[in-house]
Amino acid sequence: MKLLALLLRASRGSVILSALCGLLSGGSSAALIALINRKLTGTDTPDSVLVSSFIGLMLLSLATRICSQVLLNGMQQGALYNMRLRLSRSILSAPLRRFEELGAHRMIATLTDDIVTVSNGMMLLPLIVVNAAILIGCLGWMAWLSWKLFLGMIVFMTLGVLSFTLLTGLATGGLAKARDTQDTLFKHFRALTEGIKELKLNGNRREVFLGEQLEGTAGALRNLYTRSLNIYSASSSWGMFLFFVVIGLLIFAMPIFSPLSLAELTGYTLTVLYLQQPLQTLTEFVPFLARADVAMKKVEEMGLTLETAAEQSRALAANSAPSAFQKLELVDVTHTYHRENDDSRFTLGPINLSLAPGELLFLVGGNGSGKTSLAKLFTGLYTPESGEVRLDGQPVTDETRDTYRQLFSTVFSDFHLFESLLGLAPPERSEKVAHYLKRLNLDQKVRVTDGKLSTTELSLGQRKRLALLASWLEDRPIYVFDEWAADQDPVFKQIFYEELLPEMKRAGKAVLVISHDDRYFHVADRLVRLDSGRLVEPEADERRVAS
Ligand SMILES: Nc1ncnc2c1ncn2[C@@H]1O[C@H](COP(=O)(O)OP(=O)(O)OP(=O)(O)O)[C@@H](O)[C@H]1O
Repeated sequence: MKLLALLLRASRGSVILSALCGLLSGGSSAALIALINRKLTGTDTPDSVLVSSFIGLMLLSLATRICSQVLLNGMQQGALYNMRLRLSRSILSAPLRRFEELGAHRMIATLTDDIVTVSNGMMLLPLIVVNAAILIGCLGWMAWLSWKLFLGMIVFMTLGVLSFTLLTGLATGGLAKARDTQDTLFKHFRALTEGIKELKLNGNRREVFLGEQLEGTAGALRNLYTRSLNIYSASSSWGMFLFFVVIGLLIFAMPIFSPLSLAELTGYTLTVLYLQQPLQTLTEFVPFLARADVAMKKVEEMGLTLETAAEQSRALAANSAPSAFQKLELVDVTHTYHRENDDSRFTLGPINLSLAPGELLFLVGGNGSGKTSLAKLFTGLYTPESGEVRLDGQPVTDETRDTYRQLFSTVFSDFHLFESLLGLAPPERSEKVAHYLKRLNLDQKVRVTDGKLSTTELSLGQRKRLALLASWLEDRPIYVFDEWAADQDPVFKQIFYEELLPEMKRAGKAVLVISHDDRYFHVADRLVRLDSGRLVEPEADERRVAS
């Protein structure tokens, strides 16, 4: 079972110790049953010995049970902690393109739902160990009472377990299918939260979305889970039914074939009755464990997919980010978006382009012409399919790509604003933050305390200004702004193009500006135009304003 394998990988020694404690606990519980049986059926042992043994066994059962559970709790939480961190690291080390292909909804489903399901499954492991130990202990006691009866029990139990496994096997496929359907449901949930305005404003769209898409998927999920859980319930009830069959056979049928002593009969009946609780617990756990196993497979598959594709960059030593460059070149660089079930491919390039310190390079072109994709190649977020990126004449390789990326500070049009200014040293932050907040006209709106922004609940234009502030503070040699000014008011647009960009240029920064603002093309040192993925000559008026 994958859950157990995960725990064993995390800490083999602790698993074994915990299992031993569980076995001792189960064994002492079984011994208690044997002791009760001896007292009930009459024994020569003095009462004082029986009482002290009873107390001793109770305490042993209690201590070993707690010990087993505490050990397993620690391992379980440790394994979950490792799994969460490993998956998050894998996501960060996977190439951006692989991440985009997998889809954020799948990763969120795994990071949240699957990990919780695995966690719930693991919660049951301590109880399983203890209950299994009680079962084993009781079986041992029954074998000691009468090996003939014990053999009969084993045959019967084997048949019971086989029929139970056959039944539950029917449900497992449904669980795996349900888990795949859950990915689609997460996609709809994203659409629901991100598209709430569009859904609220259009009743027809809302009805179709709810009625056909969300309800359809949620309904399919409900049916798959209900069918599987029904099978599990039937299997569990079948197990309980077999249980009473055993008792019936013991009391009514066995005496016909071979007479049983009172000690054997009461011993067996008492033990079988006592076993009802652990057996019921174990069978009721099966669906939770099966779900946890399916979830665990998803987590492992996701981890494997991401790790196989992981970038082979050398770990970046602290403060090893390059602080300067002489020339950056794209040489015959291409990139193609390969999409499943889609023949219409978009190919960018071959692109030949360079950038030098203190240069303002404007990248223009129609929607979908490939500007953002080119910026991703430029910044090392995408790996070129062919051609190469050269930094100061040296090709950027898989090993050096992460270091290369540290040259850049960017504000993409789908930027993310962190609530804290992460990765910046406090003195550097506090000295500059107040100045930049004032410059960006945000000093009345936002305060920064210990690197934490007082709010990010701002207008889109203001949020973009905050993103610019974070980027400014990084003080990297190259800046990339993807339609940064598109959401700014005319006054701030002018400030951006005619004050901030020239200021960056004077500071020796190279800036790649993706823009549709032809009023400000004259600010550029150089302007290049993309058309359907190819660099073309700028039009005459663009050449004029940019010269
Ligand atoms: N994540 C993606 N997966 C598959 N194809 C994509 C993806 N992103 C972009 N494309 C394809 O690449 C083409 C170029 O997209 P890109 O975002 O680079 O254009 P753009 O010039 O920045 O457009 P815009 O001005 O609208 O921002 C698009 O036409 C689209 O077909």
